[in-house]
Amino acid sequence: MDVNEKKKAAAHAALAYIKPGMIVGVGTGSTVNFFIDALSQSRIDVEGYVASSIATEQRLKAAGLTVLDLNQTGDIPVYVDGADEIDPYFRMIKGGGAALTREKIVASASRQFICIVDDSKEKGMLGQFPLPVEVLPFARSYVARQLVKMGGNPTLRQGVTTDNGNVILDVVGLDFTDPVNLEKEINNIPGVLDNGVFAKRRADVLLVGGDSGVQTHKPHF
Ligand SMILES: O=C[C@H](O)[C@H](O)[C@H](O)COP(=O)(O)O
Repeated sequence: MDVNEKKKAAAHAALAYIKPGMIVGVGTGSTVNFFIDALSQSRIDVEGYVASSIATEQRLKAAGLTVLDLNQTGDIPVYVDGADEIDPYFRMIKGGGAALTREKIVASASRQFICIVDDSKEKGMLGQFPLPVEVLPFARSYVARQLVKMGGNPTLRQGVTTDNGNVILDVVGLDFTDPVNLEKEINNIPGVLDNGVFAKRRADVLLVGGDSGVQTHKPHF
């Protein structure tokens, strides 16, 4: 199976968690795009979808699916999204597509987070994928210096403005032995909107597409 077939298989498996009448949170990225395709084919009669990015909102609307405003929905029963890396404790790095802040908001407003990935995303420890940090343009240099003091090596993602009008610093070299604290520490730097460590709001169910089909993992910790 190639990587897209694995993503597609994981995305299709997530349909099992979508029930008629539900409100569904929808993440961002290539794996989620397969999930949107599967949703539009399935025609499950949900109440509507909350999008985690403008790209996802446009894709849902193009598929004829109803998009709801998070400010009108209250808590969401289920959120489906991909990840750039996921560890054995279901903590993730996200934001490869620059959508991390809205993703974290929708994920946090959701009762169940279903993470859909191909098997290349499973890691024993987070930190190989450069950590995306969303930063106000005004604070870019200051935040970069603080990240260097933490042991990181930040690079400005060229040509990218987030849905919130900000920039992304991609950071390598950080210490991921305590992801919960790392997430908090970076978010304490003035000028940081959010960062791509999802350790406080981690996934609840992990669906991994691999050569032998989709494996479902539930928390064992
Ligand atoms: O900002 C993007 C998101 O966090 C994505 O969920 C993540 O980058 C994974 O994307 P993909 O499914 O394309 O690998």
